[in-house]
Amino acid sequence: MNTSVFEEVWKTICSRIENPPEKSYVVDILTHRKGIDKSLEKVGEEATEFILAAKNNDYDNQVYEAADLFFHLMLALKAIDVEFSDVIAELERRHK
Ligand SMILES: N=c1c2ncn([C@@H]3O[C@H](COP(=O)(O)OP(=O)(O)OP(=O)(O)O)[C@@H](O)[C@H]3O)c2ncn1[C@@H]1O[C@H](COP(=O)(O)O)[C@@H](O)[C@H]1O
Repeated sequence: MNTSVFEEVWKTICSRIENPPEKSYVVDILTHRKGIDKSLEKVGEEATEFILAAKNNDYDNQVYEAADLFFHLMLALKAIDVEFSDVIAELERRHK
């Protein structure tokens, strides 16, 4: 698997949970009182924002909302204990 910004972000997400700093968005979402529902809620919100951006003619906003959606999906994977590398492996398997 190639090193990518996705892997770097995943490593940061894992490290925030292992060594929580005082202020961290990742920790706020993944230790929320709502439990995994908080990260799932965020995926729903960000997916909606991406869809709205897709329907509007603002390329920069479409890029921004797509990045938000990818990131929050990664948080949700962490919340449900799915390894990011397994998702990459599945994409690689399909790509052959
Ligand atoms: N990629 C992100 C990232 N994207 C968004 N956010 C946070 O998510 C929140 C909402 O993001 P938005 O930009 O969507 O903010 P918004 O415009 O108010 O919200 P929307 O209306 O667009 O949903 C903000 O508090 C952002 O700081 C992120 N917070 C962290 N990361 C990554 O996670 C790493 C660890 O972050 P910390 O845990 O905060 O140290 C960082 O180094 C980044 O790589």
